[in-house]
Amino acid sequence: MSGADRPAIRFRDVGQRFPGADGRAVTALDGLSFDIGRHEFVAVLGPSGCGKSTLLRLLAGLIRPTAGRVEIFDTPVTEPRDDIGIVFQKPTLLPWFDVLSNVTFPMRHKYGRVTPVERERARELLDLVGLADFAGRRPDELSGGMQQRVGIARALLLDPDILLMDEPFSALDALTRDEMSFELLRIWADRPKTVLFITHAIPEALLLADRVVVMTGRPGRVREILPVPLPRPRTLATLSDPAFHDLANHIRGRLFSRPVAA
Ligand SMILES: Nc1ncnc2c1ncn2[C@@H]1O[C@H](COP(=O)(O)OP(=O)(O)OP(=O)(O)O)[C@@H](O)[C@H]1O
Repeated sequence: MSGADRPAIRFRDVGQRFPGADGRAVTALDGLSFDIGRHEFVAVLGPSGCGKSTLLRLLAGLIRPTAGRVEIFDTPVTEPRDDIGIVFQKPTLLPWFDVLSNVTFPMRHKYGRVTPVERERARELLDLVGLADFAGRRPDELSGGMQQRVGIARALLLDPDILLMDEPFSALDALTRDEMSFELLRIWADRPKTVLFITHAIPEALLLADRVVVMTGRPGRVREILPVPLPRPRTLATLSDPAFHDLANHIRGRLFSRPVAA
């Protein structure tokens, strides 16, 4: 592999054990290996408790693996990095700041101030996520979907190469969730990023991703890595593509360990 196409993210034989409350260790991840290419969109699907969030925290440098290696551009992850943006399930906006100040918050937090150039950049990002007219509003004046858009703009502020998304749309109603998926695809086409997207939803994973990593139950291991050969740009028509349904059924079969009555 040449330098240009070396993976952006590399998990090699990663294991993660946590001390349990009763003194017995919990193995969250075991022998997990896969790579993510630069500007690739990878979704991770798996049953509850299989270690998806742990995977994301390892990449974010919030914890260190107890076995194996986690690397970004060939460098082991040892601490949080500026070239990673994170979007969580809840947007965690600061209620006393307006929308613009929430987007610039990473700068204020890191450097203690926000320059006019950065403020302008935040305005551009608000425009990108469709909130140009809401810069002066408080978070509680926004719908859930709008708040999550603010979270996405904030994650993009430092122009990270890598975007980590931990079930970012799961708290939204079904319609808003679909709308946000298409929004994310539009933003990703405009600002290509390497994306690791954690979800419980098979259709969401297939609509968004280049590849889907299907995990086993705890301890989390890679059950299968499935390429998603559906053409881009993905549209509403993608959802009714027979190939989309075949892929969804295939993943369902992988996730359900016991047969389900037809
Ligand atoms: N800091 C911790 N200390 C102890 N155990 C932990 C810790 N963090 C995670 N775990 C355990 O590791 C396992 C994996 O947790 P994790 O949150 O990564 O799973 P998940 O796949 O994201 O779950 P969900 O889909 O329900 O959000 C769980 O059994 C969890 O209880």
